Order: sequence, then structure tokens, then C-alpha cells
Amino acid sequence: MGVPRVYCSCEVCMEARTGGRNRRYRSSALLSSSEGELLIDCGPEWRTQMEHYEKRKLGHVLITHAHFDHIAGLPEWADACRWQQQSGHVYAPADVLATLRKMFPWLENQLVYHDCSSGLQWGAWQIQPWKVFHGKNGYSYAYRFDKLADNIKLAKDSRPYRFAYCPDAINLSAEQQAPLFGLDLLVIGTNFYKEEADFETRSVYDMVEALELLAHVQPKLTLFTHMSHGVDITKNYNLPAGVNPAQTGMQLELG
Ligand SMILES: Nc1ccn([C@@H]2O[C@H](COP(=O)(O)O)[C@@H](O)[C@H]2O)c(=O)n1
Repeated sequence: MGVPRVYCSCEVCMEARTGGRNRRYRSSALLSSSEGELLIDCGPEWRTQMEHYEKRKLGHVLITHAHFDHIAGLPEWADACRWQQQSGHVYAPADVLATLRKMFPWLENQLVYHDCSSGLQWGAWQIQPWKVFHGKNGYSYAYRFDKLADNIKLAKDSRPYRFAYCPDAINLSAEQQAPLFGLDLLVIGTNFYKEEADFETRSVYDMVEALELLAHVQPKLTLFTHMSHGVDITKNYNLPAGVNPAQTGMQLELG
């Protein structure tokens, strides 16, 4: 979630406006591999971030679900593709693509849609979507990324890298938790440290609930993303070792 929230003058939003440590964009990640770059979600800050990183081109975007904060950058990207006389490629399960068609009927002039319901191979990565409960907002998708074994012999007892990206979920069922086992890295959304609102009104884990999930699925490393003004990054939440809030622009070597 973006911080500061325009309507809000809470301490976290005011710190974001002045000090800036709590200034956050909508969640998104860029996966670089031998196949090229794959952006995961394309929210309203897409252009700001492209400018910030001095990137002029983008070819491929993977979408978790068709909510404003994950797709609002698509029309601007499509426009850039038009001026660069290239096609952009969008990967998402069929129902997400159908919603995009209704929301932005003109985008397929420039973007090619690929249904990845049954998975997608991206360079060394096998990518698999699965449906996750998104509380009052219905459902979203999360993605699991399994690095394919290459010719380099792995050290004894080691195995190829695995991570999952799950920005918008809450109260996952046992079946929905299954792909979260055995991960090297889990990127999971937590709007608040502790959200006091009624459960029926909520849509994303808070950190307290996510920590219970982590104790169960035990990823080696966890990054919290999708943090709204319910998280004050200047505070010490005493998170366990291997659990950290994500930061804008952070980079990780995956395997
Ligand atoms: N049907 C919906 C519901 C929400 N959004 C956007 O998702 C963001 C988070 O919403 P919450 O309801 O969880 O606070 C926010 O940007 C909403 O505008 C949406 O696009 N479609």
C-alpha cells in the first residue's frame, strides 16, 4: 500500500511526508534472469519507478490480481510500448486477464495477454500461480518460483532455490498454505503490525498473524511487503531472525 495515504495525518503518514523513511510505493518486484526482466505487478507508481531507475523499456509483466494497486500502471506501460513500437507481454491466470479486458478494453492494441493458469517458464524459473484468500476483497493469486536444476552440480544436501510472492492474502487454508513450505524466500503482504478492524472488513495479513504462518511454513527468509500506514518502519517490532520489512529498491541474489 502507498504511504503516505492522501487522506491521513497519522504519525506514520506525517513521518513519510517529512523524514521519508515510511514513504512506500505500492508493492511490486522485478525478477531478472537469463530470459530478461519480468516485473511482478504494475501499480500506479510504475512510471515513477521506471524514471527513478532510469529504465526506458519493459517487455514482460506478471500480474497477481486485477486490483488498482497492482495494475494501474498498465495503461501507461502500454502507451510506452506504442511509442517504442513494441508489444508488451502480460502473464496472469485467465480470470485476471478477463477482468483486465473489461477495465482497460484498449490495452490489447499494444499488450499481448498470456494465460499462465497452468504455469510459466521464465529462464531458469518454473512459475506456478495459485489462488489465495484475499478477505473482503475475494481472492488473489500468489506465485511460486522454483529454479530449475542446471548443469552445475549442487553441493550435497542442497537443492535449487525456491521462493514465493504472495502480496495480498489473509487466513490461508491448509491447501493454500501448501506451496509455502520448503521456501528459501517468502515475500508476503502485511498491511499492519496488528490490525484492530473486524476480520470481515480486512483483506491482508497483519504481521502478528503472518508470524504465526511463518512459524508453520518456516521459510528461510521472509520479507514483508504491501505495508500500509499500520507499519512504522522507524519502530523496532522485534521481528525474529530472518524476517524483515522489504524496502523500496532492495535487491536480492536468488540462489
Ligand atoms: N475490488 C477492489 C478492492 C480493492 N481494490 C484496491 O486494492 C487496494 C487495497 O484495498 P483494500 O480494500 O484492501 O484497502 C486499494 O488500492 C483499492 O483501491 C481494488 O482495486 N478493487
